[in-house]
Amino acid sequence: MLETTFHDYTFQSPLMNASGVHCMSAEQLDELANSKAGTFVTKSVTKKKRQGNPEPRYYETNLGSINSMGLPNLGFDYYLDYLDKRQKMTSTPVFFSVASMSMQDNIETLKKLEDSNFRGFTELNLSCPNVLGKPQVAYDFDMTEKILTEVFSFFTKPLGVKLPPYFDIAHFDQMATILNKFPLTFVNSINSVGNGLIINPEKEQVVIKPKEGFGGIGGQYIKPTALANVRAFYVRLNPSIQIIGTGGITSGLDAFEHILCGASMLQIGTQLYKEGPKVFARISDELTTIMKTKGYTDIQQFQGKLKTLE
Ligand SMILES: CC(C)(C)CCc1c(C(=O)O)[nH]c(=O)[nH]c1=O
Repeated sequence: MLETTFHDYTFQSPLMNASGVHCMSAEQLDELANSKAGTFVTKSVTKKKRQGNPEPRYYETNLGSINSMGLPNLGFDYYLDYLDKRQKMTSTPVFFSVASMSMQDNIETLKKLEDSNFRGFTELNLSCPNVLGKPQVAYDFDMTEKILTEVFSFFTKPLGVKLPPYFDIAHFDQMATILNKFPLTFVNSINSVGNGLIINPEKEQVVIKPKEGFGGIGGQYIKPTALANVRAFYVRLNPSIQIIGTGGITSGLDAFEHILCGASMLQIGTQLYKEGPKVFARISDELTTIMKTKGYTDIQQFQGKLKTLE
């Protein structure tokens, strides 16, 4: 019912976590593996372990969340060891997220991953900071093309990119033109909506410590932006590049909408943070019920089939 084919593998469910949520430690990753999620992605890893930003660095409201974590993670080797052990036990491919505070570090990490016996999917987080004063890599089209050219000069394993939201049709066009030049396995759209601000009006104060309270927004706040980005890339990219839909998925209905826009896999962040891994069973059941009500027996029957008003 919920099977979804992604590259050369068929997952039993399209649902998985969004990088950064419930995926820092082996214990958390084990909980994801033992949940109803189809697979999981690690927290974006950097060469060495990082503490991340001072707390509070995550805050949630009933409509979503704000975060400025600062890439806390246990370092590349920790996750590679963990996945090495897992690969000996199960054949379900998982996702290894790579980010860094510099693109050079990313290249080094990807070279180590290429030379390792990791057999899953690699998600390159392009929301990384660029040189100071310039926008993040994914908002710098020349830098994006330069990085992907270098990556694909040596990386042969299945790789996709995690993108921030775009808000201009010309940017969808420019980014899709660049992405279509590369043998990408997938594009994951979207990362949190950058540099939002949530305020506590009683205290007349921001709610997170880093960046004077500015942070990435997730949850219900961002679903319309997420759906637009999933749709925009689905209609523009080569069909060989599949779309992972991320952003604002709190229910089976939200999941259905992302698939209608063209998503093959679905990542859940804020709602997983709020509800824990049981969220995957709930959303799977809700999505299954919706499909049955509409007479669908599998996802491919409605995937990408969003209608416009003629
Ligand atoms: C924002 C970066 C720290 C450069 C990357 C890691 C990241 C973070 C984070 O670790 O703060 N939070 C997000 O919502 N998305 C991200 O991609």
